[in-house]
Amino acid sequence: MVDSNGKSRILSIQNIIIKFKLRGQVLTAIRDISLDLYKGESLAIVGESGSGKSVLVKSIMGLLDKNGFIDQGEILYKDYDLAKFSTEKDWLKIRGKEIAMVTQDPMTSLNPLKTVGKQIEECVVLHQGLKGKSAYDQTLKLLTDVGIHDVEKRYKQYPHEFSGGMRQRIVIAIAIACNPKILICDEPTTALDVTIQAQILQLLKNLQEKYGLTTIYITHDLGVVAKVADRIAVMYAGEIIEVGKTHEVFFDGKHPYTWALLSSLPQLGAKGEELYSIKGTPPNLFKEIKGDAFAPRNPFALNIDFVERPPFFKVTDTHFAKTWLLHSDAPKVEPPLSLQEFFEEGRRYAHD
Ligand SMILES: Nc1ncnc2c1ncn2[C@@H]1O[C@H](COP(=O)(O)OP(=O)(O)OP(=O)(O)O)[C@@H](O)[C@H]1O
Repeated sequence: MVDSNGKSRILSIQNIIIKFKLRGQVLTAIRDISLDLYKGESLAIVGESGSGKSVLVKSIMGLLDKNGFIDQGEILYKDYDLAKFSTEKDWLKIRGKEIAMVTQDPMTSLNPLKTVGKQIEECVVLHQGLKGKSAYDQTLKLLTDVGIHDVEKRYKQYPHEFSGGMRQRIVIAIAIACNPKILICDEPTTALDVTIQAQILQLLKNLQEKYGLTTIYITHDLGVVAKVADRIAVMYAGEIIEVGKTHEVFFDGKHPYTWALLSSLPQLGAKGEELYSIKGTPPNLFKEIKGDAFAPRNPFALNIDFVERPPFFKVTDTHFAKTWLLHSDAPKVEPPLSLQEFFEEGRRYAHD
């Protein structure tokens, strides 16, 4: 799949709606999302808790909870429409092998009763078709690739003999051992302390290049995004409300929700000015949402925001935002002052 920019699409999500049945009611968690993922890129999906980040990526891997279902839309990968997959047999063609995931808590992905070496080697045997000494050697290589020393000794150890950061490295080695094309990292460093976080992010970045992976990061931490992502998609209440290259969203964000998220960056807090914080709560997903879901919390909301859902407005060929503020008839609204300075600094930095 090649799009009009000449870039090769590895995955294309089109008009996806995902719902959950809960106590006789229906909740809409994903409200009409379309998103393309390009080969070799690193895309970060950001948004506050409950915005639908996990549900969206779980739908790509066939991991939705039993009460969840794809109501509408397509998820195109190779010759498949993943939205139509209904059996585990279908998903076994994709999960791990084509699309793998690294989650926040490595312990849930590791078997405590098996040595880490055996766990990696099983994937090497299954997915890379290697056996005996070649499988063992490949396992040692993977352990080295994820930054583990003394690999022959470490091969024979159990998950509890590793620290949190080291366990995350093992989980990453298992994911890579399956030779996936897409690696989804769901808050991969949230449970780790700051120094280890930085090391794991750097490792993921190195592995992306070395293995030609396409990666999706899910995070609520914009600091993480800036370090690893080529592009950012911002989610709010089950929708993508802004998407663009990292510097476009970071230093020229257009949606007031993006402004609010950026305002929580520590760099802005350091200025000691009053910040534009997000007041109120996200909408009730059991109810139909009219207009822009962020409108009730948006100090810049226009009348139309309460009535009609904004479409994506084009900012550049790669940057789009769903806010009526970008309509040609909208009044000119500037981002909060502290953000304007931040944007200015960012643009200067980008030009240097
Ligand atoms: N099995 C389920 N049954 C009912 N509702 C669900 C289920 N799983 C998720 N949801 C709802 O879907 C919405 C999106 O949840 P999701 O976990 O994707 O958010 P998130 O952005 O990943 O948040 P977090 O950062 O906290 O993981 C939430 O309102 C959540 O309550």
